[in-house]
Amino acid sequence: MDDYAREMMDLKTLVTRTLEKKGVLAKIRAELRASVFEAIEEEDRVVENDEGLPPALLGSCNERAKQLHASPSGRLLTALICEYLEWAQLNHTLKVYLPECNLQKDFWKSELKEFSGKNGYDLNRNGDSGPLLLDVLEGFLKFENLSQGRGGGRRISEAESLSSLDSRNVRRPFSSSVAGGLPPLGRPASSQTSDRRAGSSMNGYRKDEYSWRYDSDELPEDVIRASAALENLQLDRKAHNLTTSWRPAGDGMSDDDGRALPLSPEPNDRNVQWVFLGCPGVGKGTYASRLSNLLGVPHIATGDLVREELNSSGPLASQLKEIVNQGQLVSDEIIINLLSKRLEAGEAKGESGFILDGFPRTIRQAEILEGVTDIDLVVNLKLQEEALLAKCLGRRICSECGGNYNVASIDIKGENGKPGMYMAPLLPPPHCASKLIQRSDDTEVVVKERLRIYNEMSRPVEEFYHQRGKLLEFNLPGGIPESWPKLLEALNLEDYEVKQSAAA
Ligand SMILES: Nc1ncnc2c1ncn2[C@@H]1O[C@H](COP(=O)(O)OP(=O)(O)O)[C@@H](O)[C@H]1O
Repeated sequence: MDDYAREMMDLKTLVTRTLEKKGVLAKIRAELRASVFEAIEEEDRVVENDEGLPPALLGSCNERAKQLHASPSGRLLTALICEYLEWAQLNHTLKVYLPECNLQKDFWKSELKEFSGKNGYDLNRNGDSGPLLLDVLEGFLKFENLSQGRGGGRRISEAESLSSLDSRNVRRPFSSSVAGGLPPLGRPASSQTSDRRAGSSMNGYRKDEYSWRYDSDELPEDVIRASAALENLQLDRKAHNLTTSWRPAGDGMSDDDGRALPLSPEPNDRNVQWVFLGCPGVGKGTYASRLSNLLGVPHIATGDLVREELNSSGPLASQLKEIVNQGQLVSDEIIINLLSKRLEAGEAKGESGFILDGFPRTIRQAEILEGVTDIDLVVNLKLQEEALLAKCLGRRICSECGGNYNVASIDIKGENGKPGMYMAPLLPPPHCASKLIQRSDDTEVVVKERLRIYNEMSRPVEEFYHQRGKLLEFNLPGGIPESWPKLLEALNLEDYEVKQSAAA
């Protein structure tokens, strides 16, 4: 090489380095590649139109990427990458990426549109928004932290779970923007808002198509956090070796007559973990509280927890008042937080076992409960529809001792083969009589709405437990005097009561 050639080489190297330092060369290279791809694409289109031949680039995509693009998650992934490239103004890369992936120019826009339409995510971005991929990543990392918390690595404290409740009030709902973290795919944004109360994991949920590697991917983040708190409690219980003592001994199925589910006590095991289901006014509170006295386990009524909270000066009070007075359900995460708090307080006092009344009320709540603990038995109390409204309207509570009474005298005539029913009023003792109050949600309009919501959202919970062989259907034959002995019989507890009273 002569001097001139060497000088030219040095100059070329210098220019290249300078350009590389300034990033100019990389840009030129990208531009060049993009132009080459564009030229081939253009040529492709001509060939395709003129000769009906398959385009040169189409089909060039490697097998691995092709397989991924065949799945909805793979297409969505590619669309998110494109959205990022556009956001980052990496237009040359985008021009190379799309043809190399064997995808049409605007495929990714329609893919995102379809995804947002089907899943309820509003993917509209404002000027300050980052790329969607970043939201997905942030959502994932949040979820990962939570999962680790759930997995036993890190306990989520009550303070944390409650602080999430507060932040929920100020955070933008997912449905209005994905900012703040798109949850892992498969969790519908609609569940973050009103649909959250629908309790159906089927609602807009496309787990089959957009699968993720976690079981609970349909749960909103707040619910996961709250259920993690619940699960922590459960882990503690397990550590204390408090396992089941009463469980259906047979296949657990019962018929509609409330025939006994055989229960077998298992000594040295944990106390009962029962659930009471039933329409508003059916008497869940009455019978659950009697059984709790008999079995020595706490009766935990989520309705009571909600009322305590709404009567407090806490941050949720006014929000809860409004929801309850309209007969609506409180959101899953609030309920689960209240329940976790109550269980934790009970645990600190040495309580074990429970009879839950009013929880779960949605399929989602049932799934969460099922995921964190083993419920032994679910008692579904049933009463003729016309008695329910009258019972709610006649319900009175002593403002001092909290005692529950009923001033209604219910006398339903038997007709068309249906048996009649008489329920005498349950009047308060004299010292409570002047202190009776009525629940603000026990008005005719609100009770009717509560009944409607029960049928819509809580009825499926009956089927949920029926399928798991845990449901005991119990038709109340009348008031407490007729019903209580029959219920004890159905629960195989009649002897237990006798023994308990003898021991007392
Ligand atoms: N598990 C729950 N999920 C959602 N909301 C609940 C739940 N439990 C109680 N609530 C709220 O508290 C209110 C009162 O509950 P509760 O006393 O159990 O009423 P009911 O007599 O209708 O069974 C409900 O109408 C609802 O707003």
